[in-house]
Amino acid sequence: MSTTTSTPLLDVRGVTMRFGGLTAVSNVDLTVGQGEIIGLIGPNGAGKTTFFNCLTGLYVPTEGTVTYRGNVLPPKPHLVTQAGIARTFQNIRLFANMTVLENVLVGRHSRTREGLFSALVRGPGYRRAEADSRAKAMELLEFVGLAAKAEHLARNLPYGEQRKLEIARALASEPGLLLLDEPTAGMNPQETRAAEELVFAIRDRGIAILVIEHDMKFIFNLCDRTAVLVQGQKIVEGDRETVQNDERVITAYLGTPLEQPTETTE
Ligand SMILES: Nc1ncnc2c1ncn2[C@@H]1O[C@H](COP(=O)(O)OP(=O)(O)OP(=O)(O)O)[C@@H](O)[C@H]1O
Repeated sequence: MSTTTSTPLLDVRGVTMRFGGLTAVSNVDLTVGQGEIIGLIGPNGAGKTTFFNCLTGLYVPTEGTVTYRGNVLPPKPHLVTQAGIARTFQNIRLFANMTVLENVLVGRHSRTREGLFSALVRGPGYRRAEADSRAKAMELLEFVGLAAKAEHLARNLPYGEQRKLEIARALASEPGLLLLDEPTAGMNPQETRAAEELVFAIRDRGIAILVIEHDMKFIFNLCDRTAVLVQGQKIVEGDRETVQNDERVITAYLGTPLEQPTETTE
């Protein structure tokens, strides 16, 4: 079998996550290549967020491996961030009482390595690093369209802008891969279209994207490939036509199997 010679950025093999008797993710393989936008869809409770948690060190998979740039990922969120994977959450997690700029500066933490001593004495190295961080954070706010609100408190931003800020904060860690968990949840149609443009712009900065989303139009407008999870299993993966025409996908979304299975496994 001929394959491309470049190794994928992210290579997930046989990832299974069990919680007691419940198998939330079952033997899932997935690759994300440099410059790709990959979608992950599936009905509620299919295991999508659990799968993300397995990629970002929040969960240690019961089985399987996650490799990023050829290295097996350490099972600790801050080490995964340092390795180059950033994420946003389904439920926005900002520091509500910090400013917009401060939220992005927090996201830069994993890339600033001035030690505690340097920070305490506020020596020239620290001041230079701080100025550099602020400049980079402002550039990111410019990029997502929030520069004018840098000094506003995060909690005062409208919902769509809070989502943008989460993305800016994730980008502050200078990732090679960005995981977005339902980035358009709660957005109006205009905000959703703007979010599509933002995802393309992020990809154009050389960052690959893996995105969970329920909005099919968003997914099919953006993604090079889409994987479908149903009851923890990847049932199909491919381009828009492949996914949309797959009987198992249609069945899973309608929720009514065409034929009742003769036996159930769980
Ligand atoms: N920490 C946990 N302990 C026990 N069960 C869990 C845990 N996290 C998730 N689950 C279960 O795993 C299954 C998959 O949940 P998950 O949140 O990953 O699905 P999802 O596809 O992201 O759903 P949604 O689209 O509703 O966000 C569900 O049955 C859920 O109850």
